[in-house]
Amino acid sequence: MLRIGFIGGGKMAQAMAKGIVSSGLTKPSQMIASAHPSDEASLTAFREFGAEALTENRSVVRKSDVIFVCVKPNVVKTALDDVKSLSSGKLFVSIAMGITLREIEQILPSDSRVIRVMPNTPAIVQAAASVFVRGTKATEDDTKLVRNILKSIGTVDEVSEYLMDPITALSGSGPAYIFVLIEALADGGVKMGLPRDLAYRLASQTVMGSGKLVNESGTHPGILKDNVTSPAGSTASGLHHLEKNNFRNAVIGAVEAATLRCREISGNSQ
Ligand SMILES: NC(=O)C1=CN([C@@H]2O[C@H](COP(=O)(O)OP(=O)(O)OC[C@H]3O[C@@H](n4cnc5c(N)ncnc54)[C@H](O)[C@@H]3O)[C@@H](O)[C@H]2O)C=CC1
Ligand SMILES: O=C(O)[C@@H]1CCC=N1
Repeated sequence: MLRIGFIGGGKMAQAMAKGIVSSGLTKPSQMIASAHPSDEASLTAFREFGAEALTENRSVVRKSDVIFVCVKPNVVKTALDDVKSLSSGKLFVSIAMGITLREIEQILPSDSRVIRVMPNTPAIVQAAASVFVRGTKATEDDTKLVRNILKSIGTVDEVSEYLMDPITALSGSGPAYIFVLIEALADGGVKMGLPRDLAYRLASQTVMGSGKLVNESGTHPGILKDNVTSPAGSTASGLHHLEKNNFRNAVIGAVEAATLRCREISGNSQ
C-alpha cells in the first residue's frame, strides 16, 4: 500500500490525509507526518488519526514513497535542508504557496523528483480543487501517481507554473471567501427570522448546489443567474442590492489582492 509522508502536519496536511484515507487509496498506518516540536496540536491530530507523528523530518522521507511538503513557505528551505542528504531518487510534492519548482529543485539532490501542487481544504470531504505542475525530473509515473492522489480528494488540473499565484488566490484561498459568504447569507436569514441551524444548512447547500450546477450543466453562470431572476421578483431586488454594494468588485479585488500578496511572499522567500 502507498506510503505517504507529510513534512509539516498542519491544517492542509491533515485535510489531505483525511481525504486520501476516506477515498480508500491508503490507510492511516501507512502515513507519517512531522511537525514543529512546539506544535502539539498537529502531532496529536495525526496520532489520533492513526498515523505516525514525529518532530523530525528525516524519518518521513526514509519511510515514504511520496513526500508532501506542507510547511509554511518561509520554512520550506530549512525543512528540505534537513532531509536533502537522504532525498536522492525520492518524489516530493510541494503545496507551499509562492515557492517555485526551481527553488525546490535547487535545494534537493539533482535526481530528486518534484511536483508542485495547490490544493484546498475541502480535500477533507474529497471535494478539493487541486492543480499541479510537473518539475523537470518528474516522470510520467510520478505524474500519474500524484494525479491519482489528487483525484482521490477532488478535481485535478495540470497547469503551467506561471498561473500558480492567481490559482492560489482563487481556489487555494477561495474556501475562506466562501465561508464568509455562507456566514453572511445565514446572518441575513437569521436577521429576517430564520433559526440559525436552518439558515446555515440552507446557505451551505445553496453554495454547494450552485457550484455543482455550474460544473455539471456546463451552462454559463450568467444564464443560470437569469433562470433564478423573475421580472419584478425578489431575486432582482437582492441582486440590485449586491450591485449597489459592489459585490463583484469586492470579489474580483479579493483575488487580485491575494495574488499580489502571493507574489510579495514569494519574493520575500528567495
Ligand atoms: N491552509 C490552506 O488552506 C492551504 C495551505 N497551503 C499551503 O500549505 C502549507 C501549510 O499551510 P497550513 O497547513 O495552513 O499551515 P499550518 O501552520 O497549519 O501547518 C504548518 C505545519 O508545519 C509544521 N512545521 C513548522 N516548522 C517545521 C519544520 N521545520 N519541519 C517540519 N514541520 C514544521 C508545523 O508544526 C505545522 O504542523 C503552506 O505552505 C500553505 O501555503 C496550500 C493550499 C491551501
Ligand atoms: O493563506 C495562505 O497563505 C494559504 C495559501 C492558500 C490558502 N492558504
